[in-house]
Amino acid sequence: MSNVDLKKIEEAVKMILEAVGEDVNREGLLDTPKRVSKMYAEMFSGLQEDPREYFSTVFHEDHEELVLVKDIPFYSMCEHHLVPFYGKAHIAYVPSDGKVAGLSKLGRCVESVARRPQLQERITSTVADAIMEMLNPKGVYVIVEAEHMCMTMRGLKKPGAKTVTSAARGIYETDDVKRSEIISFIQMS
Ligand SMILES: Nc1nc2c(ncn2[C@@H]2O[C@H](COP(=O)(O)OP(=O)(O)OP(=O)(O)O)[C@@H](O)[C@H]2O)c(=O)[nH]1
Ligand SMILES: [Zn+2]
Repeated sequence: MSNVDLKKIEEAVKMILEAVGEDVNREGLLDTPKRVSKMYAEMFSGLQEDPREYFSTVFHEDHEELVLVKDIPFYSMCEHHLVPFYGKAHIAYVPSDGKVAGLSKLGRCVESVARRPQLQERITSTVADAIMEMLNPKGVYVIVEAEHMCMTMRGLKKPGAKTVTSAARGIYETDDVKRSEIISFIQMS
């Protein structure tokens, strides 16, 4: 959090409240700028991290077949409107050279990428590329499904609309059957 200027966020929040016509001195709002600055520091904490770092420790296991961690919940902030979008990420990869990641690291990578001003497409491809670069697997397939508050509570106002994005690398780029296999595993309860 070292690079986050909490005071600057506080001032900015106060200015926004003033600009929309609020009384920033009324009791309920007195601590709001401080609370929001702490919240933003948390929600954008991924900016202080490199998502690849979670794969710097690997285990050596002779398993060169599918690993799928599905239904990883995440919350992010749309970079156009600074309102949340949230949903689930599913990450599949096929290790090579016996390099497997700790399972929790897949979720940590998603969290680190999500906690910044983002686009859903960029979350999807950044996670896939981090795994490719650090584990050098035979392939990676990342699927993200999310609901965007900027399409729900404002603008288009279409609650329930879901956006699905995917990023396929290595063997998953060309193998339709392998991609379908992942999709059927994701649909299994
Ligand atoms: N590709 C992509 N677009 C996104 C994402 N999150 C929000 N958006 C879109 O970003 C676009 C910004 O469009 P603009 O026309 O610049 O902004 P706007 O006038 O507020 O757009 P509306 O939402 O249509 O009212 C909108 O179409 C949003 O739906 C995302 O993760 N990926
Ligand atoms: Zn948006």
